[in-house]
Amino acid sequence: MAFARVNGVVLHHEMRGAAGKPTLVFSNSLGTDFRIWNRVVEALEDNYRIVLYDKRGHGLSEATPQPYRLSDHVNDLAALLDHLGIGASVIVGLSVGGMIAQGLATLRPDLVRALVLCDTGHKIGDQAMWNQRIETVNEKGIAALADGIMKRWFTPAYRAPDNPDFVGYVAMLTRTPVDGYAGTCAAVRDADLTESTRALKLPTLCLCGDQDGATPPALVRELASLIEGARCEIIENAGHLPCIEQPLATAKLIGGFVDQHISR
Ligand SMILES: O=C(O)CC1=CCC(=O)O1
Repeated sequence: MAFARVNGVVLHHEMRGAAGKPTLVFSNSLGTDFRIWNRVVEALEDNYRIVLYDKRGHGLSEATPQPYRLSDHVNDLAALLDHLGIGASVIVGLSVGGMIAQGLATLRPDLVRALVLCDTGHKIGDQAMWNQRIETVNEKGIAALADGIMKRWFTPAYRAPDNPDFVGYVAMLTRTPVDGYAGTCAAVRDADLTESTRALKLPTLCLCGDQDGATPPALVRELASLIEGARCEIIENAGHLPCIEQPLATAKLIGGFVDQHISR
């Protein structure tokens, strides 16, 4: 566990795994912190160096006042990697984390060797949907939206009330600072990466849970079609967070992709 003030915000981060091996940097989704990657990282850390961080307004990172821009999150990650002395890495991003990864590849191609874009898009949702969500969160708190969010995040089987992990992830969501959550909703609302992502030329793997209710397989396939040569894989029996519901399948796809494109 470590903290650094970079780009004017304190970010919580952690480095694990094998020094001298290819580096994988993980960027997480709206309403989550970097613990969502725990089981994926356990499967990968013997062979790769791992960087985990909580984006602005999430986990143990500082929650600056809303709203945020996607470029705030992108500049935060660039500054953190510069601070840590991490050069070109494989950036693995989930949902808004995948948008941050796309943005970093455009802004700082020197920091990105390859992309793994999980359950994300070049544009997610529309203005009315995000404005409604921001209003509800600011007026009533995140708990008012939790049921709907959980239906998009997880399959019905995982959402069993006697599944302690499910109860834990509801707590992770609802304990996210309101400024961090609503601020990041605004960042996603205002981001359309279609043209900048179409210009990317680097090895890319897109992944998506077959039951993702937030960024469904059709959107992720469309994202993959923008990037020349990108591969798209659908993970069975997973919603929006395959890293939680299917960590071993997720880790296997990431490890196989990295080994194919990056020499150790
Ligand atoms: O919370 C959701 O509905 C799913 C989501 C959209 C962007 C993100 O990061 O998560």
